[in-house]
Amino acid sequence: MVNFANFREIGRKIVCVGRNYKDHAIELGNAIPKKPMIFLKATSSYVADGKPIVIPPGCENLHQEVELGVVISKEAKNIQKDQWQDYVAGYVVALDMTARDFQNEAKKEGAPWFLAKSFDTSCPVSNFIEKSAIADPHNVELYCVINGAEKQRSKTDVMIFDIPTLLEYITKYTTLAPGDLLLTGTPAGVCRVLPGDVIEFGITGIIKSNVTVQ
Ligand SMILES: CC(=O)CC(=O)C(=O)O
Ligand SMILES: [Mg+2]
Repeated sequence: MVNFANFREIGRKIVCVGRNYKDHAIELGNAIPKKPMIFLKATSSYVADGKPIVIPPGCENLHQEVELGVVISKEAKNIQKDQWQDYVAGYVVALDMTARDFQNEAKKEGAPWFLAKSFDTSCPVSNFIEKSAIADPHNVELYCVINGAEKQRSKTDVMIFDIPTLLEYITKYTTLAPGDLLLTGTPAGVCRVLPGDVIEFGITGIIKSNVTVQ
């Protein structure tokens, strides 16, 4: 019996979706995607419990991105949309920490986003949320508050690509494994974080978590 509360130790990859909220694509001047835009974070990005986010060397514009995460329950390849629920063990709320200056430089050069997205501590996550605690993951509210000031708040019903569509698309190309995490993209309100900031992130009425920036 797999204990999914330990998904960080079990999973092999963190698959992320970019530009999945129209308002966020617009705030960064990006086109609205016609198909899911996928990238990877290494599992070494997870922040250990009680530890801070460490700004990567040379980064001068680190952003937070609050996102709904889906923890995968079993090996998943070529999932059909109507079977998606069978592959969900539960959920988390996460921060897809992004070195925006590194990302902008990479975009200009047509280079990979790896260092912008996958530096150590770039993925703080909440505790595991049992699947039964979220009746419909497309009908929850994500939020992020920094030093008491609200920065992000959005319902997940405005995601461009819903979870069944994402799982069908991703598993055409790559096999997901138990404990893998799918991050479903961020809504508008990303901003620069600084040393000493306290970031609270959560799903209204379901879970909250916090992390500091060192
Ligand atoms: C522009 C981005 O960093 C894409 C991303 O991660 C997102 O959530 O959107
Ligand atoms: Mg993101």
